[in-house]
Amino acid sequence: MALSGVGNDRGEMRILENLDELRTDLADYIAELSEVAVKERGVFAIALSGGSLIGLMGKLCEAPYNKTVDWGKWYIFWADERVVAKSHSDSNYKLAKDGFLSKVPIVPGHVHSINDSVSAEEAADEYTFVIRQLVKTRMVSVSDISDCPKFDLILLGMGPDGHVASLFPNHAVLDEQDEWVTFITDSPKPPPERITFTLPVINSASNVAIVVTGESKAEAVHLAIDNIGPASPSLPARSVQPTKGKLVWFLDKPAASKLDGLQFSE
Ligand SMILES: O=C1O[C@H](COP(=O)(O)O)[C@@H](O)[C@H](O)[C@H]1O
Repeated sequence: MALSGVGNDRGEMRILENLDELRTDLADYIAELSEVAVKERGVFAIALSGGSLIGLMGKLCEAPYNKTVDWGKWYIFWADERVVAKSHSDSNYKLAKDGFLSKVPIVPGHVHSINDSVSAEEAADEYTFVIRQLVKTRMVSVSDISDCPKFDLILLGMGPDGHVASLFPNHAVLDEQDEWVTFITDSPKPPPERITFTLPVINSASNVAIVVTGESKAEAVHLAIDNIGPASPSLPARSVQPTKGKLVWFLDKPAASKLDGLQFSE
C-alpha cells in the first residue's frame, strides 16, 4: 500500500511499501504522463537518467504498458550521460538500451543520445544543438518563462551524496545558468567525464520525478526534502524545484526512513 502526501513545498511524496509496488506506481505515472502529453502535443519528450532508475522502470516493458503506451510518440533524451563509448558498461545509453529501449517499440530515430566520439565539451555542445533543433520543431516544448526546453518528463535518480543527473555537491556546475547542457571532467563518482542537463533545464520541465530506493540514501532524502532550517545550498537534489512544473518523489520505505513526520493519506 502506498503512502502519499505533500509535506512541504518539496513536491509530492509517494512512499511505496516495497520495490514491486514502487515499480508499478512508477510505470502507471509515466504511462499517464505519456497519455496526457500525446493527447495535448502529439508527442512525449522524456529524459532518462542512469543508475538504478532503469531497473525500476522495468514494468513498462510488460503488460499492459507494452501494449497500451503510444511508444511511437516517445522522444528519448538523457538528463546525464557518462562520456564513454555507447558499448561501455558505464554508458547510461547502454543501460537504457539493454534494460528498456530494446524491449519496447520506440522509433530508433527518436532516441537522442550523445556523440560518444568527441570530448565532453563537444558532446555537451552537440547535445544542446540537437535539443535546439527539436525545440524549433516543437518535438520538445519550450518554457514560457525562460528560454529553456520544457521536457514533458525528466526522470532523475539520486546518489547517497544527494547528486542528481551529474550535478554533484559543491561543484561549480550547480551555478550554471546559461547553458542547457554542460560538461564536467572531474566527477567524484567514476567515470570522471560526463555531460548533464543544468538546473535551469531540469526546473523548466513540466514534470520531474526523483526515484530513490535504499537505506543508504535515507539521510540525503531527509536533507533534500525536510524543512531543516538553513539547508546545505549545495545538496543538488534540494535545488530541483520545477518553476511551474510538478515534482514527485518515488521512495521506498528504507529511503524514506529518516523523513520527518508527514501528513499521509492512504
Ligand atoms: O552516476 C549516476 O548516478 C545517479 C544515481 O545512480 P543510482 O544508481 O544511485 O540510482 C544517476 O541518477 C545518474 O544518471 C548517473 O549518471
